[in-house]
Amino acid sequence: MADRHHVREIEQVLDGTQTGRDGFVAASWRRCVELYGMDPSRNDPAHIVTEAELRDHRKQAEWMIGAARSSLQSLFRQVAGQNYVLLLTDAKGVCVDFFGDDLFVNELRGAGLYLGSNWSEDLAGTCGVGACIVTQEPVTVHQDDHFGNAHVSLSCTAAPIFDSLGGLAAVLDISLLRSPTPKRSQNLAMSLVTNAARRVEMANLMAEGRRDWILRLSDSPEFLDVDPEAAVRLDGSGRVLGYTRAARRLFPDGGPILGRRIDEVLGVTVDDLPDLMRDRPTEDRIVEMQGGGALFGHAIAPQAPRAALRSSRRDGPLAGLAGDDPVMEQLLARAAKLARTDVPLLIAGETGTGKTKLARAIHMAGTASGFLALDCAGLSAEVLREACADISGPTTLLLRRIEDLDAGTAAALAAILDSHELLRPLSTTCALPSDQSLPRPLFHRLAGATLSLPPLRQRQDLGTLLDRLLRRRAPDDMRLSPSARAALLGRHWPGNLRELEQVLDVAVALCEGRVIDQPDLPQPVDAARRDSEADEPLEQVMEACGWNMSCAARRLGVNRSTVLRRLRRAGLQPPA
Ligand SMILES: Nc1ncnc2c1ncn2[C@@H]1O[C@H](COP(=O)(O)OP(=O)(O)OP(=O)(O)O)[C@@H](O)[C@H]1O
Repeated sequence: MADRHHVREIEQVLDGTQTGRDGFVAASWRRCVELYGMDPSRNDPAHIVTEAELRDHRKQAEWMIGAARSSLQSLFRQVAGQNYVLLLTDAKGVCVDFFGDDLFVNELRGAGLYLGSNWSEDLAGTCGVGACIVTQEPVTVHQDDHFGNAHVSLSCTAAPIFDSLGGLAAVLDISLLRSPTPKRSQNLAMSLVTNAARRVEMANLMAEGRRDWILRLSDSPEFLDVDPEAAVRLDGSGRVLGYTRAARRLFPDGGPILGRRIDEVLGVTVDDLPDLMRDRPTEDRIVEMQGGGALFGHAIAPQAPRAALRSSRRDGPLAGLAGDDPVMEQLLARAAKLARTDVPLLIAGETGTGKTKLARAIHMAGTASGFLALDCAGLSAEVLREACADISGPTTLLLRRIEDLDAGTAAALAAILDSHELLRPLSTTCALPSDQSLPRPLFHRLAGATLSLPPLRQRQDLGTLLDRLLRRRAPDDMRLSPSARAALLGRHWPGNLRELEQVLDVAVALCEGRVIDQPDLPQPVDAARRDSEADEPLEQVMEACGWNMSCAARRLGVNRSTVLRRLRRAGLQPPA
């Protein structure tokens, strides 16, 4: 039977009488009667969606269920033995994940504290999940705060979980079938549930943002690295790409947050983020707020794309020669197969593209035990014969720059190859394979297959190579500022990997602190050539880059949006 006092109090509240209820509860009661046409004297049971509907809701919320699971599990462990039930509902109020004591399953199911129950306010009346969805704030709806008579024994505390774009994604609810009378008995539940919701948002932002800067913030240095309060995800120019709910307080004007620059509200630009990384003591990582006050910051640098990790895991000595570049991926896959044969290989490419390095890696991945490397420039027939005199057993003969071989040495080489069956030549050349001046029969003996290395300006893994080469020559904590990195990514690199290595050697030597900035970088050696190449017809550039925007931007020395603008102006489109 309906509780008369409860019904009377609802009537009083609707008449405008203050009965001491929380304002959000009174507002919800009003909506229940005036908006949803509900009757508090009815004893409506919990609303449970069908199996098929539940499957749909769970499917849509799959990512959130995954992100929240470990937080829910640890929260459930914290309240174990106290008869609490945890519900994760989607933004519509349908319970998509559930943790409760198996002993009370039937009772919980009857009370709607189970998978598939729908706690939206228009169906269930005033309740924790429903009020949380409407107010978008953490709430406790305790006992007769509930509108429907069926729920007045429950105590429900719920906190909203927002996605990184600021939209409500889910509600985390902790409920008791029976609770002590005072509402304040649920203050601890409130603190547990809001902290758990914050951690779910954090985990979600971190998982989404591996390729962007993440700035985590805390009021206290002790919690900064382990349990920060708020976080934002930033692009290379310091604009907000995503945020956790608590980061809203950084933007007190209440306007939209996405796309805003972080230096509007904090005394840091994206160039300062390397100073806020974990290698500095937490107490030193102070971030001034533009409106006064300060926080502690923990910046996490963009990580290499997963595909790059995958490619670098390729087995053997060929591993690590490239990052995430499709042309290099294919080339290294071919090289790995050919390495195990005795087919003579010609490795072609501009100067400094890594031909010699690739040839050595192929030798190491092959079966030959002997290795002999010779530079063809100035190589006499006599020196060649002498060097090959002692060869016994399978041997790799690395001939660098075969285009420099003179006619006499070429003839001697042909004779040596005839007499040494176990000699496998690997030759490098900066000339096009079709431009070789070598006698045709010798050329065919040297070029059983050709591997053409792309110039660095056409590679899409320049960022990965930058990081790898920097790590090899500088202490672990030395980094490039975002603007220095952007400047390097925009260079033309006529000297290819050799030039890149030299630029980094200079930068590391000139850099005073731990962050290499633009003034530490040597001027591009070939600026003039780059200017003239900028006149290269746009269509030609796009074709050379396989219509890859980043590659074209690098080649032209402009950013991607400029390439897009020029394409639009020229009316060009990628081939279908
Ligand atoms: N995949 C790579 N990753 C990192 N560094 C590389 C890579 N390939 C080459 N390098 C470095 O670049 C420099 C030039 O490489 P290498 O001598 O193999 O180029 P090359 O094409 O044979 O040059 P050249 O045509 O002038 O003889 C070397 O110092 C080498 O260590």
